[in-house]
Amino acid sequence: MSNPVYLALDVPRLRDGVALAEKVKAHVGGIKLGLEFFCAHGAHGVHMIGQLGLPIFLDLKLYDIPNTVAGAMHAIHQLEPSIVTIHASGGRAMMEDAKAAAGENTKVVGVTMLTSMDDRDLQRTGVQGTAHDQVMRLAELAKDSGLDGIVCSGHEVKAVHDQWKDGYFVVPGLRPAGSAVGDQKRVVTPRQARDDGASVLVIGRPISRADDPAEAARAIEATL
Ligand SMILES: O=c1ccn([C@@H]2O[C@H](COP(=O)(O)O)[C@@H](O)[C@H]2O)c(=O)[nH]1
Repeated sequence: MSNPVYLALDVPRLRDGVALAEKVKAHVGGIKLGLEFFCAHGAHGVHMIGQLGLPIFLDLKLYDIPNTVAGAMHAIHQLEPSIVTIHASGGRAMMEDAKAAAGENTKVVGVTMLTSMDDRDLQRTGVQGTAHDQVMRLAELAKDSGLDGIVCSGHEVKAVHDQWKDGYFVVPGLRPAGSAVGDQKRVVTPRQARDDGASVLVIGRPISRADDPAEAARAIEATL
């Protein structure tokens, strides 16, 4: 089985990102580039990281009207991402059009509810019910809209996997036992998420902020 860990490369300087990715590349299966990276370094930065030879996950969390999201998906064809995120709460038409516009080797996954939010945060946005309810509801909508899978926390991945056997499940909010949680609220260990059906394990600060990132990535890999 290939390594399911994607390193979240959330660093402001491109040269630091390249150096970090070089250090850990033997112990991860891919690199996740998010808004911080893409806003700062754009397509040039993606090409630079792509030269390491690992799959690239563009975590852009697209959320707009269907025509605009489809246009953005077309625009990133040339970057050949293995995975792209859009927000499942953008609705069925947006998800259908995003999937139709994606490159044939790109998995399109819908962000359900951010792992930095809990039940109380959700209710404050005006949505009734629990995080679990919200993730299950949006997972069903994403599936019906033809997406490849969803992004959810390790708290929900088992239940979603039970309902969507061939889905592709991206799980951030992962912390090895004893490491700082930071702004994440729905957290499990990488091993727990993998055992519960995660396809991709997104891990950032536990690796990038470790004294020895390569050793931190190696130690996580050894638990899987
Ligand atoms: O619900 C979500 C969706 C995306 N993320 C992203 O994953 C990483 C997590 O980084 P850590 O440092 O391991 O907390 C980060 O890039 C987020 O933008 C998420 O955390 N939760």
